[in-house]
Amino acid sequence: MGLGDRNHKGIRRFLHSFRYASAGLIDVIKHEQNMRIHLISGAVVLIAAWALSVSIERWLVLLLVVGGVLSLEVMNTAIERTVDLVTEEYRPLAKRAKDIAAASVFVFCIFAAVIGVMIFFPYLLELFQ
Ligand SMILES: Nc1ncnc2c1ncn2[C@@H]1O[C@H](COP(=O)(O)OP(=O)(O)OP(=O)(O)O)[C@@H](O)[C@H]1O
Repeated sequence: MGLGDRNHKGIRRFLHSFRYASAGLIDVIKHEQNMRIHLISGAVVLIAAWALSVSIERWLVLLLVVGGVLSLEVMNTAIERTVDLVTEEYRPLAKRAKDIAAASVFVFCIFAAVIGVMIFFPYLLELFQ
């Protein structure tokens, strides 16, 4: 919430939260190359799912995984900017905080890639047989 919005309640407060969250999302897309790479990869995965007519259960897993990667990248960026706010100097703790935040995206991406292979492999096998 903006500092002036803390006393607002109900639907107005909710709409303001939505506006600030959208501004945060646009900020990350504009300034973070990794976010744009994740967005394009996610779009490719979902287009492939549509083209191969994957089952509804697989759609659900794919949507969860793509959403998870994007959300973690947004959180990673928030941690990076918070660290930048605390210090602009080289600090070992700042390095650890940023590296660990980046690791959260990395770990999720590894599992996302494994899930992607498990979901698409049978469809691709069928396609090329
Ligand atoms: N203040 C700092 N002190 C020490 N190391 C830092 C500091 N700021 C950044 N680093 C190191 O540089 C790396 C990149 O940091 P940076 O803030 O440039 O993130 P980024 O390149 O924007 O990351 P991403 O590509 O995930 O958006 C960090 O992971 C960390 O290892």
